[in-house]
Amino acid sequence: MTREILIIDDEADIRMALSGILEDEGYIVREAANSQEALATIHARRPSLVVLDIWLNNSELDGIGILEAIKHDYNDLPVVMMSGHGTIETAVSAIKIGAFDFVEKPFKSDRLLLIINRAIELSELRRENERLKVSAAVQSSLIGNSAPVVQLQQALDKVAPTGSRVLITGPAGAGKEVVARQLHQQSTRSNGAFVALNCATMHPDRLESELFGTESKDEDGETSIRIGTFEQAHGGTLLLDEVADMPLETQGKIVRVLQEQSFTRVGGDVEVEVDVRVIASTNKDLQALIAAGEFREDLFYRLNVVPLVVPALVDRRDDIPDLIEYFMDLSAKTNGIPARPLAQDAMASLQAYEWPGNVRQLRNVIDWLLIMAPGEGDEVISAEMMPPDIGSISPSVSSGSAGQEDLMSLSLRDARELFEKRYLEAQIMRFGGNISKTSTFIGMERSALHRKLRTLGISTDRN
Ligand SMILES: Nc1ncnc2c1ncn2[C@@H]1O[C@H](COP(=O)(O)OP(=O)(O)OP(=O)(O)O)[C@@H](O)[C@H]1O
Repeated sequence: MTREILIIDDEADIRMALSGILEDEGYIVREAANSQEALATIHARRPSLVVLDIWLNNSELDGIGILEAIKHDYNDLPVVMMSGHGTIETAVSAIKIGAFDFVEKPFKSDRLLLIINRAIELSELRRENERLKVSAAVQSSLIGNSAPVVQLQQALDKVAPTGSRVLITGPAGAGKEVVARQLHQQSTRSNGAFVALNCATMHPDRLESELFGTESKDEDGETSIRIGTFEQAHGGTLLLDEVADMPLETQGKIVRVLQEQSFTRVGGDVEVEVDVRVIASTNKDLQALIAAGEFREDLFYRLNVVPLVVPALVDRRDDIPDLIEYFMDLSAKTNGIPARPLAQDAMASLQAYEWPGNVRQLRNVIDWLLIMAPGEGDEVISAEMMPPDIGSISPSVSSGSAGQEDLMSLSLRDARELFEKRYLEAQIMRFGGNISKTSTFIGMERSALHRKLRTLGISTDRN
């Protein structure tokens, strides 16, 4: 990642000398001679560090004033102060306001470089630490070895380092955000931030200020700035989650940002340049929305440079045991209780279930089982303990009274009837008593299922 340093000094000679030293170190250098230029450059460029002279001629604000403005709007931006006539008091007050360090002119370039490198390293470590705290709660590697997941991982490995835009599609809860995070982590931007914005949960009126930030002036004419997700993701990756829910007008603005890599904050007029990899995700059919006039075609083609499809959990049932093990350990650690093993029949029910809410639902069910299933310690969880909407799909095992031995002692007709009874009872329980869902799943007309239930004497009243 290239780092930019802004030198603020009214003496052109000093700026030039310093620029040379810093450029030799591999930094990109920008210069400002007064507070107006300095603050405009900071707003537009978001440098990694500022070197700031305390005494400035022809400047609205002196160095301390600029330092205060920087700490107000960009608290984590490190500032190294310099002065030709430094006094202990000014140095102390600069440090109190939040300057990283203070050097006196004339300075030795080695010492200044040491301070600058240390300041940048420390601020990057701090940011990394914040990011790790945030992402610790979120899984960022794909669990599963099924063919669809292996294929997805291979595509991901190829596209991640390219920096190309990616459109991730797949049903809700299937793991689109996990894929986006992994794209970021496997990219050359992994030291930068990963920022996700859910376009569906955000009120349309607030979406643009969230994306682009805001700029407003108070009564004294002081500008106050709130940066948006594009700026937060500068040098990193921005995930536009549920992008289909973005209003058309905002879509137009995103097209422009993708073209120019710059924008203005809401209420502002400074053009802010950013270097952001944009990834989008949706569970909707964007082509259909384009046909309906609800999604801009030009945005679709800009986002859909590389499409990645995350499969539904039912299309990769083989991964369910691995996911269960992973979520069981995670939930046990989070809740501070021992993980519990699953009996074979419990595993079979979970593997046979339809998972309309995909991996997210599976994760919730494992949390629920660990906390709510009867029994204690590391006692085995059996199929009867499943939540009602999942139920047992293995009636011969779970019902006990209709085990294989029982069936073997019956005539074919009675065995079939007993099996049908247990099977239907278990399926109805699995779908929470919902006859329509049960009939769809077992492939039987609703009216025929009702007749069958009457014949078998099965009550659908769950109370
Ligand atoms: N392959 C996976 N490995 C580990 N955890 C996963 C995997 N896929 C999904 N998860 C977990 O499942 C949950 C849902 O995943 P995620 O938020 O990525 O889904 P999504 O497709 O983005 O959902 P939505 O469309 O609702 O935004 C998260 O808790 C995530 O950690």
